[in-house]
Amino acid sequence: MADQREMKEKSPWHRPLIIFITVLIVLAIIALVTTAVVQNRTLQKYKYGIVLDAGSSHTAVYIYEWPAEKENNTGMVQQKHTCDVKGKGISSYYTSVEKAGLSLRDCMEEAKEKIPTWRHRETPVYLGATAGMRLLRKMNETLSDQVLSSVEGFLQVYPFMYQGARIISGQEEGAYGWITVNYLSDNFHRALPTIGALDLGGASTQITFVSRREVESPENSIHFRLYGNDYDVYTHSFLCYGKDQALKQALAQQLKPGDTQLHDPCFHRGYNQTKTWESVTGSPCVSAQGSPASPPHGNFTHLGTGNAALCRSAVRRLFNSSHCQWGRCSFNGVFQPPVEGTFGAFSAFYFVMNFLNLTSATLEDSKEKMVQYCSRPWAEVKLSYPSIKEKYLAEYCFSGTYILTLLENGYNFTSGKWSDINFIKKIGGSDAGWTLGYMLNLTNMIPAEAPDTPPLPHAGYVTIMALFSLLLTALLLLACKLFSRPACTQSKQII
Ligand SMILES: Nc1ncnc2c1ncn2[C@@H]1O[C@H](COP(=O)(O)OP(=O)(O)O)[C@@H](O)[C@H]1O
Ligand SMILES: [Ca+2]
Repeated sequence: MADQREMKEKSPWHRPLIIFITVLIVLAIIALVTTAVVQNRTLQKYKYGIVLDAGSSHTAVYIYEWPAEKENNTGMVQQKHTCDVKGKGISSYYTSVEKAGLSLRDCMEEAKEKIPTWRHRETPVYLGATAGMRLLRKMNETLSDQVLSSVEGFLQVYPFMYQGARIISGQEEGAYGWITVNYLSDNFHRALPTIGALDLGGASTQITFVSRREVESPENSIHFRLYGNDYDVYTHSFLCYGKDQALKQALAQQLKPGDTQLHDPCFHRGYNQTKTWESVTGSPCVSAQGSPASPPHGNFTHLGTGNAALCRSAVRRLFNSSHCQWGRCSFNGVFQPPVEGTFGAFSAFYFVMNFLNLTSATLEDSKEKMVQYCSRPWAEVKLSYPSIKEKYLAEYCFSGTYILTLLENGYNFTSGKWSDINFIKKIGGSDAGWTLGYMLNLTNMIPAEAPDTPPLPHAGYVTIMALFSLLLTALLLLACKLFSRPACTQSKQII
């Protein structure tokens, strides 16, 4: 006993050594945790992508961002910013094509400010043009090529990674919209049932959903393999059935040759506008359907009568159900299986139904509300909504009636299925639309097979490693204290 005390007193280095080792261990642990945290933080740097949606009525620039190291994880890409290009869609510049590119300047300058300069060179830019350009190409391919060259020349000057400007097909537009809404809802990654996509534009409209039934017409069928799951998707895009072109069709159908006045039930009583014949018959959607033998120039007076029932009858005539070579059709002889599952209805479906307060109404209530809304005098409507663009305001009676008819009589959403339609603008901060799906596809950000993911998230992994290091150290110290003392004592005794 006395020997041992003597030994302790005789080895003054014993305590400092333990203190030294303990300090070293603590420093090592701090270094370990700091490295892990710093490593994690640098990985949080974002990457960016730009998609220009060159629609028939206007162009919008979308900027997306995602954490650089999580490129192939689902749900990681988010909308950072959008910019609405001033003026009309690019197809309207066919008379002065050089202005099409220039129109994009303000929004592209904004993109330069929003994206960190050091990322510019690696940021892809895509421009996709939809139905307005499809129609221009139909009328005059040279002009549509010139408009595309104009926007291409303009975008190439920017410091971003230019990836092309093209007219996307109706199938692509439908399919990418479907990918967007399901990606944002995280349905692919979690192998959940998918939601269908309904997109209403100015010049075309798309319906896309997974059907358990066979898709009889090959042009309406797309197959995807995403995250290890197979999806057989039905899609169709109706050119000329966007709400602006549908309105032109409806006007053309009501105009008789030589008419100077049109009494229109789809516009409010008191509405009175002089319009050119050309604004109606100049559209390929009208000429293709056999335009009225009209004076090619000249005007007519568009007068509203505000009658929802008559408006509905006029709109119904736009949907032809007389022929179908398939098991079942939506309209105009286009194959469509019965609608299945829930749907997200976005773009103009949302704008119009949201304005009319019909996003959560039943089909019957919606029809009833349209009767009341269309019967309101134009002067009163204008007074009630002074801040809304007059063109939109004048057309909501027609647009609402058109949407109800398209969904009920066109696609066959019955009263019972009406609640399966969700009118949406955004999902988790990102707009529903084809642009996100387009970028995800072109950058290969949705893999066909589910990537092998580590069982723990990175932060969990770091925490567990740090905790176990601490535990291990504590155990080592304890073991040293318990078992190494006699050995130490013995060795001292030998000396
Ligand atoms: N606030 C709004 N109210 C009503 N309609 C709107 C509103 N904002 C946009 N729209 C309409 O949405 C449609 C968008 O179509 P767009 O994407 O330009 O055409 P497409 O997809 O056929 O190429 C246009 O008809 C436009 O007028
Ligand atoms: Ca669109």
